Amino acid sequence: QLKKLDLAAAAAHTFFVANPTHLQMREDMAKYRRMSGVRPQSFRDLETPPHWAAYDSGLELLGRQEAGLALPRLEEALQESLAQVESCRAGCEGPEEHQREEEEEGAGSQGGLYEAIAGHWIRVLQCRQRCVEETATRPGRSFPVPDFLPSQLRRLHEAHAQVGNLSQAMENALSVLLFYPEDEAAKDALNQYQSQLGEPRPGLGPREDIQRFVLRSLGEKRQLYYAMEHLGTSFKDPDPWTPAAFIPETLREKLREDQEQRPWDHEPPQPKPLTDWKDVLLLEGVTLTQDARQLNGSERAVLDGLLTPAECGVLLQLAKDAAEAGARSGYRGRRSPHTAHEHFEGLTVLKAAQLARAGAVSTQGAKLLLEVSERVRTLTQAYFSPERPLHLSFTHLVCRTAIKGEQEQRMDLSHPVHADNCVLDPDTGECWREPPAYTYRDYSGLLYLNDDFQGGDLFFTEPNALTVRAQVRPRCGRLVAFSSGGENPHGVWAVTRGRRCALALWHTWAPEHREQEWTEAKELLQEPEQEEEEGDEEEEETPSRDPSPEPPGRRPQGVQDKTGKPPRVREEL
Ligand SMILES: O=C(O)CCC(=O)C(=O)O
Ligand SMILES: [Fe+2]
Repeated sequence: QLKKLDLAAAAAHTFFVANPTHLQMREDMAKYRRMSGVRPQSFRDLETPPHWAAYDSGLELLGRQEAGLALPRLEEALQESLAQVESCRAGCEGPEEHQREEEEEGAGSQGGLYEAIAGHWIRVLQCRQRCVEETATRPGRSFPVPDFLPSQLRRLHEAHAQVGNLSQAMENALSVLLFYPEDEAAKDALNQYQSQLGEPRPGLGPREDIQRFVLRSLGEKRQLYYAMEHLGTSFKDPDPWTPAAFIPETLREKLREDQEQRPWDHEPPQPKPLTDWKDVLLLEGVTLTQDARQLNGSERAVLDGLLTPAECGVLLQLAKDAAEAGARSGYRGRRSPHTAHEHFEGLTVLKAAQLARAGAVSTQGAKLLLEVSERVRTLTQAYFSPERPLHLSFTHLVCRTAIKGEQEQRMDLSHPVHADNCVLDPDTGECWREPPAYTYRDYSGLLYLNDDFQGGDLFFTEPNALTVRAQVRPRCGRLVAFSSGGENPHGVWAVTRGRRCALALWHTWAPEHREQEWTEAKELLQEPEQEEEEGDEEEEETPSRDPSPEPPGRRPQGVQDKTGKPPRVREEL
């Protein structure tokens, strides 16, 4: 009963605690709102483009069955989207960067004036065509919402029909047909609206703004495909609705293949793995302790034997030395972002490599961290994704330490229940794969380093975040691996005595989210140590030589990696 209570309290805070910056922002906003003289209209969101703000609130209202209220927002979203496309297009005609011109093959790269003009025009058209994609991509996202404009029109005609605006419903349905003349759903809806309306209304046609948009876009596509066929230029059509007749026969086959390639999903699948996961485990000297069935779920596993006790010792020492290096520069550990009753120290691979270069931790430890993370990746891929490569997207050595004298009557968790790649809503059991969640995470791994602490077991719950379905006791060399979605809500019981250290690793199928810092750290550790060795003693205590894990604002100036860039601070949790 008590555990359930803990979980309920913790679940309520999951969202905010998992997003500390968000929380900070909210607190600041609340403070400003209370200040005298500040009025609600003083707040303006300068970050979210207006079409997204309108789109999101329109969808939200639709979700609440408020079609009447949603309509003005949906209409605004469409108009703002079109305006956004226009302003993007206007930017396509500016002066060209010289370098770009040289890089581009095909028309314009050689030859005379006509070729140069053609080349320039083609680049303008290519750029204009990309504007829809740009508009359809949320800030911070890598991929556009597919078919952004037609899908807005579909929502519009349905919402208009719901509130009885049949003419407007028809205009919007007819506009969908401009993109997809054969769209059965739109045709059916149109027939239905027509019969409800009674006699035909003369002059009822698709929306003018959409008509203009489609005609212009088709004109551009025609030219771009022509150039592709006859001048050898490239064109990646961003739209799925381009009529087949526009695409020259000779290019169709190739384009169909390209269209199917969603960059996110389609790394070429590896040839059938040569070794079965069982062989990989055997090779690594690892045993499968619990599979998904034994853990009461899907896509979860407990593997043992990934580390020797000596290796655990080296990694624990690494965490300790790194924390002490931080403490020496005036940074004395901080409270966990998840609970006020524990300290929390996190070490990234790059930070470990930098500390090793600075002589604050052992190079052996930093190297082992890299090696072990690769070991986990190999095993996770072999076990869960043998035909599709997994990449590490983030590696974090995390220790949680119980704060003495603050453990009585503790009601909270060391880590509230959450899923790793989506925002869990315990009320509905749904998990929203959208920011602020790290949506590109596909598999999670926790490699434990010790068991000499009290509490701190990992547990999996049902999507309600309350009912515990499985528990795992950490121990040296034990890996818990699982898919990062809503099927695996998990949390950590309070650590009530001692210090619990684990290597948390997240894997992704998306190559563009591969952990860059891993490679940087590897390079840093491979370089022969030169200047770093001189004068270590006298400079050890000066802040400028101690790349310690402070919060960003307190980072000492002058700590740079070998490329001369200041090290980045990663705070993914
Ligand atoms: O340390 C653990 O066992 C779990 C941590 C976790 O779930 C996370 O960092 O997302
Ligand atoms: Fe997690």
